[in-house]
Formats: sequence, structure tokens, C-alpha cells
Amino acid sequence: MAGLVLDGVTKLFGRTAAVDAVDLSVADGEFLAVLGPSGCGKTTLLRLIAGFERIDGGSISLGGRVVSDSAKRLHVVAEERRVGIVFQSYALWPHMTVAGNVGYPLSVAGVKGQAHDDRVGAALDLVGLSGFGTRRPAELSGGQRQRVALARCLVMEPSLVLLDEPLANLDVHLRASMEDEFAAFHAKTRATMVYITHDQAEAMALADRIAVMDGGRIVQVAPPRVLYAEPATAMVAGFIGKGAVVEATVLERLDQGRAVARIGGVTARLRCSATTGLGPALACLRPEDLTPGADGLPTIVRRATYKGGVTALDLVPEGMPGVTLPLMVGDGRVPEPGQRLTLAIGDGWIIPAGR
Ligand SMILES: Nc1ncnc2c1ncn2[C@@H]1O[C@H](COP(=O)(O)OP(=O)(O)OP(=O)(O)O)[C@@H](O)[C@H]1O
Repeated sequence: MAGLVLDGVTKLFGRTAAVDAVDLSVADGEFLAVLGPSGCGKTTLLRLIAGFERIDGGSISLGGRVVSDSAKRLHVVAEERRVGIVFQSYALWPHMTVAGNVGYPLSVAGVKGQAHDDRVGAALDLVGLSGFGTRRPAELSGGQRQRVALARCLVMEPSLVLLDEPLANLDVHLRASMEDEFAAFHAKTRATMVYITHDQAEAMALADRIAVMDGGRIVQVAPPRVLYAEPATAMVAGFIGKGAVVEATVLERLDQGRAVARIGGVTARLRCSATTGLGPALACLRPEDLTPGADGLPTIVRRATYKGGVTALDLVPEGMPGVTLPLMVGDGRVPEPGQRLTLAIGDGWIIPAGR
């Protein structure tokens, strides 16, 4: 069953569409990340789903129930959508205990006595904070505060959990351990989750599928591996993982999703979509597609950055202005900046909407 369905959802601010005809379907129990650069419309999309903003076009349904429909002027208010939200700023009450914070929405909803305490206990248990009920937020770490915010959202048993950059305020180490916790938590509850982030590593680590947004539109929705291997646009290719987008000319279509293309004077066999035709295109080259060799693209090493066990090289290919190719090399003979290196192109992807 679809947990969340967006059909042609549009939101205008003046004449600009912050969210532009978005179609999206999130399955019951799925963990979907919405990823995109600053200003692409992620937060607006989340506010529309939550019911904080009215839509100007399209419709939204939650668990089979229409909650926004612009044609029918239907708008179910936020409190009646059974949507839980976790913000990056935690928004905990500092004067209340942890149990008080978690139980607050229950009290507002009129749940009292044993039922109230049982549900608070279960929510704290779920986020690994049983025994912390009497503490105040100031006596907790950043990660623990975020878990209280998660418990407060779950105590209402929402049909959908929206997370708005929940780890943005945490340091790098804590982010990594909270990523693990979110993943474990999702596996345990199977709650439908929509996770907003501009951090592609976070989205890749957590999500079943990632929706990439650009300029108010969703440009691709796919599992992390597909986004990485088969980006639909040059923007997705540049945003997900390390890689380069280069000009190519498709010379011949082969069987099994392959094509022969020419890149900077070198002929290579690349992967392509069913719609790829002959002629000018853009190709995405990842570090693992390239190998130093005797034949191939002549390049010059611009930068070598040691990454612990491997060195990341930035290579500038001759006659391809503005292009930097990434390459990872193991310890041993690491090329120096300024050194020449010839690169064989063993694989790559012709971007379908490339030109
Ligand atoms: N209340 C508003 N009034 C006018 N314009 C707005 C309003 N809220 C957002 N916008 C505009 O809509 C666009 C999308 O904004 P939004 O906050 O959804 O982006 P975002 O992807 O969440 O960005 P960030 O990652 O920086 O939070 C931006 O151009 C923004 O300036």
C-alpha cells in the first residue's frame, strides 16, 4: 500500500514555483530521502506534506486518505494528519523533563494516567533512552536530545514520520552513530519515513530510495546504487558520489545497454539507457571507471590528497577545459602534482538527458 502519494503537487511563492508539479509515491514502511542543494524546495515539500502550507496545484494522500486537493480546495489541518516531524533544532522544552517532553503531545491529546505513562515508557524504550525520563534536556548529549525528539514524535504513533535534516547540528562522529541508530530504528518500527537532507552520504547510508530535487522538481527517484551508476541528469551525476561529467559523442549502439563513444579523442565502451541515440551526449565517469595505463586520455595531476590507505587524485585531461577527473590510487608509487598520467576509460555512463 502507498503510505504517501503526491500527484502534481505545486507550491508558488509569488510567481516562483518552490515546488513544481511533483509526483512521488512512498510505499508503506519505506525510508525515502529527499536530497538536493540549498533552495531546491525540500523544506517546502515537507511543509506541504505536514499540512503547514496549502498547495496551489495537485493533491496529497496519506495512507489512502486525501489530505490536500487544490481542485477541491481540500486541506486537512496539520494536527489531523497523523504526521510526526523531527527538526534539526530538536525544539525540546528546557524546563520539562525528558518524560515530560515526550509525553507533552499525549497530554495535549487528552491521554492521561497509566496509558500516558506506558506510551511514554515504550517510546523512550524504542529510542534506547529508558531510565533517562527524569533528566532535563540540558543534561543530555546532542544525539540523546535528538532521540528524545524522535520519541516525542513516535509517541503519537504517526502514520508517517518526516525528518528535516535531523543530524545537521551534530558533529561528524555523532552523525555517523546516529545514522546507524536511525537505520536500526527504521528496521525495528517499519514506520514510513521521509528524510530531508542536502548530505548525499547521509541519504545513501540510510534510504531505500532517494528522490533528488533540483529547482522545485524531482529529477530522479531511485535506490542509491542506481542513482550512482545511472544518473538521469548531469546534475544528479555531479551531486551523487564523486565523478566527472564530460562531453562525449556516441558512435554506435551495442547490445545489452552499451554504446561506443568518443571522449577527448579516446574511444570507449560505456553503459547507456535504452533511449540513447547517436551523436553528442554527456557522460559520467567515476573513479573506478578509470585506470592508469599506456593508452588513453593524457592528463596532468593537479592535486593529490591522502585519504588514509588511498590517495585521491584530481586529474586535468588535455584539451578538455573545465573538466577534472577523479582517481583513487593505493599506497605505493603515488603520482605527484604536475606529473603526467594516461588514463584508460574502462566504463562509464551516458547520461540520458545529457544535452
Ligand atoms: N515563505 C516563503 N516566501 C517566499 N519564498 C519562499 C518561502 N519559503 C521558501 N521560499 C523560496 O522557495 C524556494 C525553496 O525553499 P526551501 O526552503 O523549500 O528550500 P530547501 O531546499 O529546503 O533549502 P535549504 O536546504 O537551504 O533549507 C527558495 O527559493 C526559497 O527562497
